[in-house]
Amino acid sequence: MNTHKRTFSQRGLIVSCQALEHEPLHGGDTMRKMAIAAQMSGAIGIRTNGVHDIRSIKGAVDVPVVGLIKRDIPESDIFITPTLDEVKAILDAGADIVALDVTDREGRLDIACELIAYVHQAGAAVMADVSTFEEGVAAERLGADYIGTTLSGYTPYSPQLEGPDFELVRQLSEAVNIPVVAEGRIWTPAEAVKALEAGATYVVVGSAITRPQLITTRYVEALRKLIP
Ligand SMILES: CC(=O)N[C@H](C=O)[C@@H](O)[C@H](O)[C@H](O)COP(=O)(O)O
Repeated sequence: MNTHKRTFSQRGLIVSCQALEHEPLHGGDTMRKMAIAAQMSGAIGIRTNGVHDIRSIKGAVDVPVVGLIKRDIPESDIFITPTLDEVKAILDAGADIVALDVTDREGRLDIACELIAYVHQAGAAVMADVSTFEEGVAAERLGADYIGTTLSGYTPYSPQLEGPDFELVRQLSEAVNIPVVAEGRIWTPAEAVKALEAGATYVVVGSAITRPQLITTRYVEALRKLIP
């Protein structure tokens, strides 16, 4: 296990480098190269999914790596690092920070409490992915080190916004004493700036940088307005 866990050196951009199995960039060293490019251009951290990419990216960059494992569990809506098995695998792969679902559903807050304690005893930090203000406050109480707005719009009871949830970033930044990470649907540099202005300490950008199929779709759809 990596015993030299890193923390972010300054405020700034974290690039999420993720390609799931059904995505064209999945596999090989593609995410590793994405992460190298991100670090080269000033990213202060990388967020990535799965043992293969966590390990490979840890070997290629100096900035802290936030690791998660997405796994679908039957009859559950929790998919970001759902159980202790994933936590152990993420730590074993060398992540500095473990991202996990800290939403208030399916008794998750009790489970999250145990997972947070496990990560801490292993010497790593926790990024709590939440969907509402109340969940963010609960995450701080449970001992999380960072709160990410990652899941706003991805639970049925959070606002279903097309763009980033700046209001959640603002509310949490005013209320909690741990860093707030703005994450989810940030597509432009102007939106990233707005997230920092709303109080975020860090901004995660994923799809807008590392999912070419989604970037292409946005261009094609924009052009379609003129080319029916
Ligand atoms: C909801 C969910 O599954 N979010 C995942 C969390 O790790 C990723 O698929 C996102 O790409 C990441 O949150 C960054 O967001 P965006 O790609 O919108 O910049």
